[in-house]
Amino acid sequence: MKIYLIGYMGSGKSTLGRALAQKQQLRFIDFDEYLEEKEGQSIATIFKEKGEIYFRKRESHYLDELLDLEEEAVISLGGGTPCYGDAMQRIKAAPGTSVYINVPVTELSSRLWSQREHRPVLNHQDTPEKLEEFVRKHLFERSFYYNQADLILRTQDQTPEDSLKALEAALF
Ligand SMILES: Nc1ncnc2c1ncn2[C@@H]1O[C@H](COP(=O)(O)OP(=O)(O)OP(=O)(O)O)[C@@H](O)[C@H]1O
Ligand SMILES: O=C(O)C1=C[C@@H](O)[C@@H](O)[C@H](O)C1
Ligand SMILES: [Mg+2]
Repeated sequence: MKIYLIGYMGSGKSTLGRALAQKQQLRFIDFDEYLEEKEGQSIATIFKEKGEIYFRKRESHYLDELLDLEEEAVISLGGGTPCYGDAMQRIKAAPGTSVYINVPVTELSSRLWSQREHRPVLNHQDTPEKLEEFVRKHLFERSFYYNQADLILRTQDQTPEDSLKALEAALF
């Protein structure tokens, strides 16, 4: 089985993907780590030195590599991976199940405020209010892609353990 987790930054793709893979004894691939390893640079440095367009091109290339992988795996994609070009169509056409981790804007924003330094898309938002406004608009634009996932997991005020149980119940 191949499982793709998609969703906004901070929605828990990496946290839940790692836990799901461990529990199901599947290989875990974190897309952002995969890309950083292949490029030999952190995403923050790539954004700074080569720019977002370069990053999006490489992101599209590595998405194809992972879609072609024949092994069973849990793959946590990057927050923007399904939202550029025809990426979401390619994800849907490939074998496997995609799951959108849907988290309310207020919860995403409060999680992301403390972690914004590591996320180049967000680090210009210098107050919690500006960050929340940015996330609200950005998520609205991206929802069109995220909502095309095979499954949608709505999580609110849950511990990662509760969300993992709900994810397993949705999948199996
Ligand atoms: N129910 C929950 N499910 C998942 N994560 C949760 C939950 N509640 C709180 N968290 C916290 O929210 C954060 C989610 O961050 P994580 O890095 O997993 O998100 P991500 O979707 O991989 O983001 P990015 O796209 O930036 O890589 C973690 O710090 C995690 O501990
Ligand atoms: O939402 C986004 O556009 C991003 C999310 C992260 O997972 C990284 O892939 C990168 O920081 C861009
Ligand atoms: Mg992640």
